[in-house]
Amino acid sequence: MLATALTIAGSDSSGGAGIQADLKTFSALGVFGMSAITAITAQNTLGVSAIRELDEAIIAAQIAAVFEDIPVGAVKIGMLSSAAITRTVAATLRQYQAKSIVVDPVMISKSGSRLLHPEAMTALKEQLFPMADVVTPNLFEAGELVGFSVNTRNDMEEAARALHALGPKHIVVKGGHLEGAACDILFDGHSFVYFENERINTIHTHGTGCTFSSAIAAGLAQKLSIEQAVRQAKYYITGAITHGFSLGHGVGPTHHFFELYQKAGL
Ligand SMILES: Nc1ncnc2c1ncn2[C@@H]1O[C@H](COP(=O)(O)OP(=O)(O)OP(=O)(O)O)[C@@H](O)[C@H]1O
Ligand SMILES: Cc1ncc(COP(=O)(O)O)c(N)n1
Repeated sequence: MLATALTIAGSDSSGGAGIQADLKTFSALGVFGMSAITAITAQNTLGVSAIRELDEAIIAAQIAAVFEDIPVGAVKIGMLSSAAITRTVAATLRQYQAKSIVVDPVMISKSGSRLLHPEAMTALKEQLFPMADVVTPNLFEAGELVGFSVNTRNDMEEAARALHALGPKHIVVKGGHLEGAACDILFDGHSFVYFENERINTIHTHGTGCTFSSAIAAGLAQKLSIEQAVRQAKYYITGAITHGFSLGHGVGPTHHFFELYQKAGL
C-alpha cells in the first residue's frame, strides 16, 4: 500500500511554505499526503499580510476525519499559532494514538511575522514534545525553547540535550542559519550524527524548514529509520534549494520535482 502522511499546519497562499510545501514534498517523495489546516495566512514572497486561526473544533474534526478512516503512516506538525490550537492538536493525536510524529516548532516566518504566540510555548513543550519522534528547531527556535542563544555547533549540541530532556525521542537542530556549511545535527539521547552539505548561495529559501520536516515525515511513513529519514530529507532539501527560484518580488520558494528525488541516494 502507498505510504500516507498527514500534515497539520498553516496554509501559505503563495504555495512556498506551510501545508502547500508539505503536500508537494510528500508527493515528490512518493507519499500520499493529507492535511489538517490550523490557520490560514495571506502570504506571498514578501511577507504575511493577515492570519486567521481556525477554531479548535474544525481542527480536531479534520484530524479525526482522517484517523477514523485512513491509516496514517506519519504526522508532520507545523504552524500552530495559539496555545489552544496546540492543546487541541496534542489531545486529538493522543486520542488516535498517532505514531511517527515530526514537530517543526514554527515560530516566526522568514519575513518576520509571528506564527506562534509566545504563550503557546509551554503547551508545545508540555503537550506535544513528549509525543514527538522528532523535533526540528532552527537556531532561533532552539534558543527560544531552551532559554540560551544557539549560535555554534557546541550550542546546537547543548540545545539538543536540553530539548531531548523534554521528552522527544530525537532532536534535529538545523544549522541553516549558521555561518559556513549547512550543518544539522541529530541527537537520540546518546550520540550525535552530523548531516552536512555545502551552503547554496541563494536568497530563495522560503519554506525550507517546512520542506525538510515533511521530508523526514515522508521517510518515517516509508518505514525508514530516523537516521535514514533525516538523510533522505537532507538530500531532498539540498536539491530543492539548489533548484529554488525567483518567483514574485521577494524570497522565492524551494522547488519540488519527482525525477530528481527518485535517486534519493540512500
Ligand atoms: N543556503 C542553504 N544551503 C544549503 N542548505 C540549507 C541552506 N539554508 C538552509 N539549508 C538547510 O535547509 C534545512 C532547513 O533549515 P533552516 O535552518 O533553513 O530551517 P528554518 O529556518 O526552520 O526554515 P524556515 O525559515 O523555512 O522555517 C536544513 O537542512 C538546513 O541545513
Ligand atoms: C503557513 C506557514 N508555515 C510556516 C512558515 C515558515 O516558513 P518560512 O520561515 O520559510 O517563511 C510560513 N512562512 N508559513
